[in-house]
Amino acid sequence: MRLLWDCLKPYKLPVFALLLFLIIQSACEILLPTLVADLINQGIQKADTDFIEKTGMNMLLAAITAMVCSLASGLISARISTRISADLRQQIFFKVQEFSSNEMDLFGVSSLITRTTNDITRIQTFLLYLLKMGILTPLMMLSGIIMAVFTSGKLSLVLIITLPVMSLVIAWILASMMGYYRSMQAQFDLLNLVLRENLTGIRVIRAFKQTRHEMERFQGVNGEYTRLSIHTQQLIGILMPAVTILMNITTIAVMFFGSRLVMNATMDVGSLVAYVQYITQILLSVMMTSMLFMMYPRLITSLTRIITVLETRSSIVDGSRSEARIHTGIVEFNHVSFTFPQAEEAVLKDVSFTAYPNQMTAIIGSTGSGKSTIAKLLLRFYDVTAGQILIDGVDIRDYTLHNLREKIGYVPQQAVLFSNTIAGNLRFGKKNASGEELLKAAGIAQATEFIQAKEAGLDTPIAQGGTNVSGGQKQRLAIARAVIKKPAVYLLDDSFSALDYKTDRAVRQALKSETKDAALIVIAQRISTIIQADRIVVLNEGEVADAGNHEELMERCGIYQEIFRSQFQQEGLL
Ligand SMILES: Nc1ncnc2c1ncn2[C@@H]1O[C@H](COP(=O)(O)OP(=O)(O)OP(=O)(O)O)[C@@H](O)[C@H]1O
Repeated sequence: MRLLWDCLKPYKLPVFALLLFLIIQSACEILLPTLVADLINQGIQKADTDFIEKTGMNMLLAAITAMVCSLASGLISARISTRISADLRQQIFFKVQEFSSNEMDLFGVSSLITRTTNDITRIQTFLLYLLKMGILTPLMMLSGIIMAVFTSGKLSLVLIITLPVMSLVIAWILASMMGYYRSMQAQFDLLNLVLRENLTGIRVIRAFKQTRHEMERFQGVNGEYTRLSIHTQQLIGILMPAVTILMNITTIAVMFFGSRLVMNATMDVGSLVAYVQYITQILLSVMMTSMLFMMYPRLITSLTRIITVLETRSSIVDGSRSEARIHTGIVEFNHVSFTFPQAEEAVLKDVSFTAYPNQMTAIIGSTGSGKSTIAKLLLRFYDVTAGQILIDGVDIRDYTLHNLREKIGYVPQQAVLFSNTIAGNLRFGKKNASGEELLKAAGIAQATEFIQAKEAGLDTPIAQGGTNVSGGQKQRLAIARAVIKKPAVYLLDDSFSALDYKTDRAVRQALKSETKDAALIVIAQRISTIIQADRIVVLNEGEVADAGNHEELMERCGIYQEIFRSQFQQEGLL
């Protein structure tokens, strides 16, 4: 609840105005039964038409004032709750930007999406209700009790029995709902995950004829979510009739005892009518408050999920060093070991190598040997478990993350493009790059031809997920995006895999002349891609098996020879 309180702090003035409107509204509404009593006792029973007219006008005035205040408070509460939910969405979004891959793995993309959308909407709905009913109903209840006791102390004894019984029933039902809500939210994450996987992987699912299996998987998750929802709905279903029955019993009891008091002439008819209205207001307030409590368990679940994200600190601590000048880009892995947070075994063990500027350093190894992990560590998506990585002799943990990543031109294993134009995607590398710079970078990545073949050229839109360009085109655009940065270190993670051999060679040659002042680190599966590298680091099960140029490795490294032979025999290359 502290989070909500903190969120409300910037809205002190609107909250104050809201409070004022609600106080006036509740005062007007509580005034109405008193006016009704006067109308009956002094107007109708004494046949005083002047009094009836005057009181009628007062009642109309009170009703209109209450309505205006209700409208104003509704407007203010809607604005505050909407703004707060936008603030929270922004906080979560900004927080996630700070997360390392470790925290991303921990929460999962689906859960982060649900938290930013579903959970925040739930908080918004609660706030909307809280700001209006949460303030109004206690005011109505309190003033109703005061007026009821003031009108008839004896009749109010009925409330001493009814109110605690009602509170107990509500508390019991809400306590039972809490557990269900928690499970429902976790199940909703799962539902989101299955849906996401299905929508993004629909082609693979169809190609492998797994549609039926996926349908069954979805039905399973959806069924469990439905089961939990039905349970909570059943509890909600019990709550309302229970409260209504208690309300009706109370009204009957008041009428029963009240009519006796009227018959004994210890109470007048007008007061009894007013009393019934007070009781109705009190019990309605209890019911409204119970609605608030009904939303409370879900709110707590959602708030906890939001707070967990906001309070999670990134395991990557930002450094303080920021170097403005272009660096030489000497990259040194110094006895680096790394174990993924949830894993038991180290993925990299005592890895040491140096990549120099104006040289191509290649990393090769079988699948799963830890090649991409080297890239992730250099970019500080994760931090090393032991040893250190240096750029220009400085531990990368000492640089600010911004400065470190600015130095590196990264081309990921799976090229990711954004829904923007080709130019917009390339400018991810350099915000204010000119058209000429874009075309030059595209030229190095051998992307000019296909860009120019498009009618809109650089302004061609890229669809969501880059679905309107081929795998090879995507890779070339990703390379151009890195080239345009003119980084001190080029880091290409299996970035030629979708290119044909001719394009692969042309990109490598163009890159060689472009990367004169920079270190070029190429992670590859194909020997043909890295055969001309100045230094090839051979990884085997997370360890450096050997390092040297192609000829040296062919002479002395069994693993390299094995890779060479397998590719040569299979593909008839080289
Ligand atoms: N987030 C993660 N959590 C736990 N283990 C992981 C994670 N990511 C990768 N691994 C494991 O780390 C090992 C090395 O993975 P890495 O991606 O570096 O291999 P790779 O050599 O690049 O493989 P490939 O050539 O197939 O891309 C693998 O065994 C993989 O299962």
